[in-house]
Amino acid sequence: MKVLVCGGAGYIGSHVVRYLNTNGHEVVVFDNLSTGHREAVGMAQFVKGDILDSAALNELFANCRFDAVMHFCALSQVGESVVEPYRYYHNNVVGTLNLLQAMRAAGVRKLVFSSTAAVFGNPEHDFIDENHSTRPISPYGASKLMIERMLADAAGAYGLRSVALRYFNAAGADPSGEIGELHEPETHLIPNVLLAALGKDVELKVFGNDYPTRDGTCVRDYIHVNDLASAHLKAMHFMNEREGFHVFNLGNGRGFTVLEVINAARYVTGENINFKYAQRRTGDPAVLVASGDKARMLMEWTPQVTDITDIIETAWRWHRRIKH
Ligand SMILES: NC(=O)c1ccc[n+]([C@@H]2O[C@H](COP(=O)([O-])OP(=O)(O)OC[C@H]3O[C@@H](n4cnc5c(N)ncnc54)[C@H](O)[C@@H]3O)[C@@H](O)[C@H]2O)c1
Ligand SMILES: O=c1ccn([C@@H]2O[C@H](COP(=O)(O)OP(=O)(O)O[C@H]3O[C@H](CO)[C@H](O)[C@H](O)[C@H]3O)[C@@H](O)[C@H]2O)c(=O)[nH]1
Repeated sequence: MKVLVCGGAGYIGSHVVRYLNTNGHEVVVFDNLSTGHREAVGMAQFVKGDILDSAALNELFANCRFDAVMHFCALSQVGESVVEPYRYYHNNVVGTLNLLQAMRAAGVRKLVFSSTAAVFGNPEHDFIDENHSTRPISPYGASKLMIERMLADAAGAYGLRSVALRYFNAAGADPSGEIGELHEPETHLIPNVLLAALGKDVELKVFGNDYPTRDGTCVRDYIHVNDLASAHLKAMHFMNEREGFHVFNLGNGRGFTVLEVINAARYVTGENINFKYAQRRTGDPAVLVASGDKARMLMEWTPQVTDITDIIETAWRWHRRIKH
């Protein structure tokens, strides 16, 4: 298949591009490089552009006939979205609407969309399934939920087939060590822990140790980025069989506390990673763990790298390489 990957120069998108190429699909990446990196795209065809630019999108679809689109473009920092909500709604919601309109004009009717566990807000129970209520507590989460609603409406009105994959915490890197997570500034836990292990100028902070969890720190469900990549291909196959709009939660179904992540990183790196406790970070729920039953049953998707040590080991290979 010929697949347009919007946001394919970013962390998750670049791993999906690599996975699609390895599985024999032809890929074109469209990305404005606002947070992504040209080098991460590898040998895939690259077009620099912005989904806010409808003319550029229309030109892209006029030049290439795509079988499907995968859409990773977003601003995605929860805290920043609270301070700059208009910027988030503009980039994420308006940008996606442009993309959907360009797809419709070109007659492209399949989309895989990067959604997030942030659509749930404060969870009502563990093992969050797809029927859990959606009450996002940040503009970032709200922007993703608005897009899900647009996709549901587009299914009814225009026959768009789409799958929203609600990732929990994407983590790890390709085992080759050639691509990985590189954000500036970095806000995510595992890269920050590894930067501290490398002795970079990072003072590792643990945000809150008074949560109602086994050691007082937040519990998250870390899902390996290549397992997310395989889910995207499964979603594409799923859409060949099914009409309409579908959502899937993607996680391991296992939660690790922040301290457990730091201890696993100490084991992997052999470094004594120092940290200090800081205030809770606004908008952080205590526990976020997915129920992956629906994705397992309907897409036959099973994550392969589920141990936190194995996940961190792949990220460590990448971080050690970029240090040099
Ligand atoms: N990283 C996670 O743990 C996580 C969890 C849940 C959901 N998500 C979602 O997954 C997607 C990818 O996340 P990521 O961590 O790889 O982020 P990322 O910032 O590394 O990748 C996003 C990519 O989109 C590009 N982009 C952004 N706005 C654009 C625009 N207007 N036009 C063209 N390109 C644009 C960026 O340059 C970047 O390459 C995002 O939609 C994010 O919301 C990520
Ligand atoms: O330096 C750090 C960074 C993070 N944390 C803690 O580690 C946990 C994980 O934080 P991340 O920033 O790595 O990930 P989030 O759970 O905040 O966010 C991820 O999951 C969200 C869904 O809830 C969104 O989708 C978001 O885009 C995605 O990055 C949180 O308890 C956070 O407070 C620290 O203690 N110190």
